[in-house]
Amino acid sequence: METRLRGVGVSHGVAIGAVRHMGTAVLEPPAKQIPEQEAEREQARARQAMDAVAADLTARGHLAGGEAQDVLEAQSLMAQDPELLADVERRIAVGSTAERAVYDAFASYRALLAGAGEYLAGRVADLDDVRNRIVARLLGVPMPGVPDSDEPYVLVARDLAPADTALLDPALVLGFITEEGGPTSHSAILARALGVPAVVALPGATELAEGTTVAVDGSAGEVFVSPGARKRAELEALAAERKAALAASTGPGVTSDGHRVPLLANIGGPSDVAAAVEAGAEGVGLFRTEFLYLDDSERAPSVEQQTAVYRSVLEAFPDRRVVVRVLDAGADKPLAFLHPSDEPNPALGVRGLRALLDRPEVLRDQLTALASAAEGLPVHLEVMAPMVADRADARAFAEACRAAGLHAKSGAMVEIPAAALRTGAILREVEFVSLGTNDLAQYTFAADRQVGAVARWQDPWQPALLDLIAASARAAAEAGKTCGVCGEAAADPLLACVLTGLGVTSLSMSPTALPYVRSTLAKYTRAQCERAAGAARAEDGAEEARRAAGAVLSGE
Ligand SMILES: C=C(OP(=O)(O)O)C(=O)O
Ligand SMILES: [Mg+2]
Repeated sequence: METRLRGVGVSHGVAIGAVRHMGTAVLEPPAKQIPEQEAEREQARARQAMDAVAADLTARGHLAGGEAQDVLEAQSLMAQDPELLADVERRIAVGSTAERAVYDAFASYRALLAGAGEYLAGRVADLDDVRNRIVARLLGVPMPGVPDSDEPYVLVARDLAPADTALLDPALVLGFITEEGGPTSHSAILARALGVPAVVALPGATELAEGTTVAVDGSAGEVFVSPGARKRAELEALAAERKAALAASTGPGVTSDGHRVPLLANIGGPSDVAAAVEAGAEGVGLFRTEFLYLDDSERAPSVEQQTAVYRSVLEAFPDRRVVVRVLDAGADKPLAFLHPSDEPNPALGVRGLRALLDRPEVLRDQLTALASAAEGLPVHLEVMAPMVADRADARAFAEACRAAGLHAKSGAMVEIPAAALRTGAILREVEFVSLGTNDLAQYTFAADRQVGAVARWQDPWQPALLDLIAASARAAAEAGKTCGVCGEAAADPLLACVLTGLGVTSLSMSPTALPYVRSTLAKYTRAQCERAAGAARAEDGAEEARRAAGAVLSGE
């Protein structure tokens, strides 16, 4: 019987195929005592296994290349971590077997990581994968991982580890379904990079029977189990229609009546540039620079290092707009050198611009690097600050930009409700605003981005969020300045139309979402987008708002 399951769609498209489960995690090795004289041999076994897994991960990285290689190399470093190895050896010295010592040592490191904010918590799946590989090796059982299959399949997993996703063959993997994970998980990022449909956070996903046919709608976040002939035909037609529309979708973002809405890319570094250019991004709407700083949490990269990285991105977009966000450390992206002390509630603490204003030399170095990176290039560089709360914040940032001799527009992210309500005041100090709807939702609904139990309020269709976006866009229009959206909301094609109707002037998203947004926007007039926005705001819930906007646009 056909059943419909609902999760979170994180990569567009439709995939229909048989379920194949990811090789599951290794069983917990029994807690056995070994005699003292065996300790040395066990320690050597553990070291060998850790080295072999590290070498294997590095080799997989070379094979995969690109963004996946960075992730796999980071995992390889985990397998060689001297502190972890010392802990493993200590445990063996007091009677543990090698596999049990690895299991326990990783468990205590895991607990540390899981409690350390979203960015590090996101690395827990990577760490678990490294542990599983080492334990499997020690036990002499097959490595957990991607199923062997010659037939295309829909991959189902609790969460996907980068070591496996990096090697997935897009010709065989029709789509992903995971039980855990969110829009920022590796599963989501890699599914988008591979261009396969994916639904994450699907309750009960791991209980789907092996071989069952499922239809994954990565745009709607739905999975149909044993879809009937009618549903299959409907989804296949939808997929074909989307594919044709996408193939025909090139050029700039524009409504059917010619209202321009530049479509820009969100990038995390130079390795994302190629995908952005290929997808026809009209520039970059959000360059998240914190990835540069996460390699070494003890110190900031030098001005020269930063300059080289920024320049390589700026060079790729001649005569285009590139909006660089200065370091957004804290909360989900903790950095030891900026956050020496613990905060009870880091999302409400010294995060983003607040941390930079406390350490002006870090901000100055970044702005100096940006100024020299842009020198002599024909690019339209714009620089914005994360977590601007009020006019004083905006002024401090604009002054720092001027002091660094930066010839670029300065801007503020609007991701705190206060900033959305008082965008007019902020725009007296800076030249543009960009709405970060991920954090704006978090702070509007007092709903932590990292907590699955409050995911309902992270839905960007929430009318209260739309109200704040409307207020901010209106203030920007009155000031004659631009107001883009660079949060995940912009990647939802229907919502992109609503945002346009609310007066947003550009949309920035992960490159793979660009063709979907471009082709949807091209179907409707600006007036239709405005009516859809009005209909959505007239509702009191996210689902109702989505439905109301959809009804207006489909002419129901
Ligand atoms: C774009 C945003 O920033 P980040 O997701 O990096 O916090 C946002 O908050 O919407
Ligand atoms: Mg943010």
